[in-house]
Amino acid sequence: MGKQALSPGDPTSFSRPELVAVTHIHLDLNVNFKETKLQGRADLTLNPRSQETTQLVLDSRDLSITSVKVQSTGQVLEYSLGTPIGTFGCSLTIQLPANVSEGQIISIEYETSSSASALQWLGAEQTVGKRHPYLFSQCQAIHARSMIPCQDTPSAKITYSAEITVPEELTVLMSALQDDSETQSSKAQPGTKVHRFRQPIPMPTYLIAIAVGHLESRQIGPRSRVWSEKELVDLAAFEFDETEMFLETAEALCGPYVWGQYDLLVLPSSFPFGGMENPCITFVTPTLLAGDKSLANVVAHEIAHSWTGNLVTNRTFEDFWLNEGWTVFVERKIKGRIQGEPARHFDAIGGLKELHETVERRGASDPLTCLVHDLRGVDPDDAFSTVPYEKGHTFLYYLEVQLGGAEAFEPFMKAYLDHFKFKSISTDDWRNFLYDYFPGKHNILNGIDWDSWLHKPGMPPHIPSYDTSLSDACTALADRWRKWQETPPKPFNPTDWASLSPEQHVEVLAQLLAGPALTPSKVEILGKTYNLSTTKNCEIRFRWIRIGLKARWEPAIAPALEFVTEQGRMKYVRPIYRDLYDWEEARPHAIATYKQNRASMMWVSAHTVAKDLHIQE
Ligand SMILES: CC/C=C\C/C=C\C[C@@H](O)/C=C/C=C/C=C\[C@@H](O)CCCC(=O)O
Ligand SMILES: [Zn+2]
Repeated sequence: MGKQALSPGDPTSFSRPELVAVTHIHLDLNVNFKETKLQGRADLTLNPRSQETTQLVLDSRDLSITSVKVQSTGQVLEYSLGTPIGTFGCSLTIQLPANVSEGQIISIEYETSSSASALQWLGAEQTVGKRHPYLFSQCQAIHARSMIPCQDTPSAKITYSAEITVPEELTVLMSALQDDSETQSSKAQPGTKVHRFRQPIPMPTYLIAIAVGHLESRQIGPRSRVWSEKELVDLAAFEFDETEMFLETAEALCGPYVWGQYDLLVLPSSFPFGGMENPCITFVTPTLLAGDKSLANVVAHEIAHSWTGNLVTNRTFEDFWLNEGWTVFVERKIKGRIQGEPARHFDAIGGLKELHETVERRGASDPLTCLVHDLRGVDPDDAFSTVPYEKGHTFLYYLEVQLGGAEAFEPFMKAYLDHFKFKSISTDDWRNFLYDYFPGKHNILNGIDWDSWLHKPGMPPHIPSYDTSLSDACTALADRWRKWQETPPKPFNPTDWASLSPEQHVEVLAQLLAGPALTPSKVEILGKTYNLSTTKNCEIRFRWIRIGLKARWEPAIAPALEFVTEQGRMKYVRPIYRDLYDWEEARPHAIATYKQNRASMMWVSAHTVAKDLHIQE
C-alpha cells in the first residue's frame, strides 16, 4: 500500500469528520451466538460542518450493510463500499439528502462478519465455567469499524447509547453506564433480554466495548465492582481491592473522575492485553491474578487512562505517545504517592529495560522507534510496542526535572488535562500549551532537543539517573548469579529470594534476561533454588521461561509452549514465540503450537504472532 494516508485527517481512517461529524451513535443489536454475528441497527446523529457536503464517509470492515435510511422519513439513501485496503477495511460512502441539518439521524441496518476482527466469540468449552458462550471486543486501535459503521478515528468523539439483546441467562457489559430499565424482549425473541446503556461523555470509537457472558460481580469500592465468571470473582475482588485508593490518588493528581462508574472485568485468558481502558469498565487479563496484588500497577495504568487518553485523546495514533507516555507517567505518579518515590523510580528503571529490548529488536534506526509515528500505510497493530509508553514516560520525566520538579510540573499536568478535556490533540497542541503554561521558562524549553526526542529513532537522547535504592539489591543478586563460575558449593539459597518483593524478583530476572545467555546448568540451579517453575506470578514466569530459552535449556521448551497456549496476552506470547522461532530445534514446535491454537486466539494476537513466525496468513 506504500505510504498512503487513507484521509487528510487521519492516515488510518477513510472517514471525513471535518466535513460531516457523527456526534452520537445509538446501537440496537442482537448478539447472535449461533452465527457469531452482531445483527441490527446503528443510528448515527450528524453535525454537518459545511453546507456543501453531500456525502457521509464512514469506516467499515467486513460489515454487511442491508439498508441506509433517514430515520425521520424512512427515505432510502444510496451508499457504496470502497475497495478494501489491507487490514484497514474500506470506506462506506453515503449520499446524504440535501440540506442535512444538525441532529439529523441516519439509520444503518447491518450485520458484522462472523470473523469480525474486533470480536472474539468463545464457545462454552473455551470458558472457565464450560456452560455458557462468551463474547468480548477489543477495538483499539482501528477495529471498531469491524463492529459498527463509524468514523473510526480518534480525531472525532461521540457519545453513544445501546440496546443489546442477549440470551436471558447472560450479562452484558459495555463501556457505558447501565440503564436499570432492563426489560424482557418482545415476543419475537422469547428467552432473551434487552440491556440498555448510555455513554454521555464524548469519546473516540476505539473505546466502544462490549462483553457478554455468564458473569458475577463483587463490590470493591463505592464506585467500583469487579466482574468475571464466578470461578474467578473472589480472587479478582481480593487482587483489585486497592482500586478506590488508586482512583482517589489519581483524582488528586489529575482532577475529577468524570466517568461515574469504574468497574473491572476479568476477561477469558485469550484477552490480548494486560488491560484496556474502556470507560466505566476496564477490561483486564486474568494473568494479573497473581494472588499478591503485585501486578496491580496495570489497574493504576488503566485508571490513569480515565484522564490521559480517554479525556484528552491523541488526534491520530501517530501521537499515541500522548495517550500512553502520559498514562505511564501518571501510573508511576500514583505509585510514588502510595509506595514512595523510590518505588516510582524502580518501575521507571524496569520500563527502560523493556524500551532498550524493543529498540535492540526493532533496530535503533527503525522509524517506529520514533516517539511520533508516521502511520501512512502502517496498521497500528503492527506498529504497537513499548516505545510510546516508555520513551514517552522518559521524555515527560525529563521535562519534569528540567522545569523545576513535581511542584512545577504537577500543576501543569492538571492544567493540561483540564484545558484539553473532551478534546483530541496533536503533539504540537501539547507542546504549544507547555510553552504557554511556562512563559518564564522558554529559555529552558528552547534548550530541549525537540527533534531528537520527538522524531529521531532509537533510545532517548537523555537517560535520567533514577533512584536505584530498590533495584540495587536486584542488581547485586543478578550480578552474583552472572559471575558465579558454578564451582560448588552453590552460594545461593531461598533466603536470597525471600528478602525481596515480587516486583524485585521480576527485576532480578529482567536483569539476567537482559545480559548474556546463562549456561543451561546455571539455569537449572537458578530455577530449583527459587522454585521458579511453579510460580503463579506471570511476570516472573514469563521472564523465567525466556531465560531458559535464551540459554538453550531444553526443559524450557515445554513450559514455553504451555504458557503461550494457556493465555493469549501478546506481551507474553509474542516474545516467547519469537524466542522459540530463533531456536532452530524449537521452531517446528512453535509453528505447530501456533497452528493448533490459532482458532482460539483473538484476531490481533493471531495476526501479529503469524508475522513473528513468518507464516503467511
Ligand atoms: C505506535 C503504534 C500506534 C498506535 C497503536 C495503538 C494501538 C495498537 C493496538 O494493538 C492496541 C493496543 C492496546 C493496548 C492495550 C493495553 C496496553 O496498554 C498494555 C499492553 C502491554 C500489556 O499487555 O500489559
Ligand atoms: Zn495504556
